[in-house]
Amino acid sequence: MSILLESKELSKTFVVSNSQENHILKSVNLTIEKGEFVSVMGPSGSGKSTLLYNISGMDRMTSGSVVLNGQEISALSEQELADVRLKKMGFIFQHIHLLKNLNIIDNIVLSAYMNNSTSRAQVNERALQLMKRTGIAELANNDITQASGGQLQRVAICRALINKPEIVFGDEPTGALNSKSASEIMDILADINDEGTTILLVTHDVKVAAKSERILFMLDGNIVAEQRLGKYTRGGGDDIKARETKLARWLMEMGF
Ligand SMILES: Nc1ncnc2c1ncn2[C@@H]1O[C@H](COP(=O)(O)OP(=O)(O)OP(=O)(O)O)[C@@H](O)[C@H]1O
Repeated sequence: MSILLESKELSKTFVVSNSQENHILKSVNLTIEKGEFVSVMGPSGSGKSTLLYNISGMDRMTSGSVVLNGQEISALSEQELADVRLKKMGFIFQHIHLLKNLNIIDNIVLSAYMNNSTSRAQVNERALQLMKRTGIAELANNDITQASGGQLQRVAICRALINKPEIVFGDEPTGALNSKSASEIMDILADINDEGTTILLVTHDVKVAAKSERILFMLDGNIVAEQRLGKYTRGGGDDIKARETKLARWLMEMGF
């Protein structure tokens, strides 16, 4: 295994007013291997989303460094960073940011058209493949208002994967879904990870995190512990209940 993403002494301070600074990330050292599926858990306000936004270059860290596949992204200009995000990263959020004036397939292909490295015909073909994979092919030309929350999250997954990213970041990607849809979305993410895409999620949900390979526990701006469950293999006789129980026990020990 080789390292895909690494933060060193990553810190983030929000200046709230002239007299108040909030130190939210406190020298976070984190290493994600190529092909790993990692979830970040921890109490509300511990800095999980802030970590995700800063390690992915969506927000600017206050100090420290982040290296993606050998490239120091903390040193990039806004334009270079936008290019790295477009070409090398995919994002899935709880509240799906889809464009209401575009239909479903156009939402998926938009960033690939912007990327300009592949012909539109190839992009459209890849979008259709992804939609088939995630079970929404028949919705391609529908308006986004005609899809359920679970279907929209599948659209968001297709959109995140359209540029063949090296890593997909998810902030509570199943947070707005019922448990059946959440479980289906996690199975899709586990399959995508099986095919080689690295995934880093933030989640509160034990059932979600139990399908990841390694779980980090964040407390007060730093990662204080980790639990390795190993790869979750769907259909491979893997006992998901046993994984959930092991994780829940560990979280209880952490006082969560
Ligand atoms: N733009 C900002 N300006 C000031 N403070 C912020 C900003 N963004 C986040 N914070 C603060 O940083 C802290 C950590 O927030 P963050 O969203 O990273 O936590 P979290 O662990 O993801 O929480 P949750 O589980 O509730 O989503 C919170 O106290 C929050 O108020």
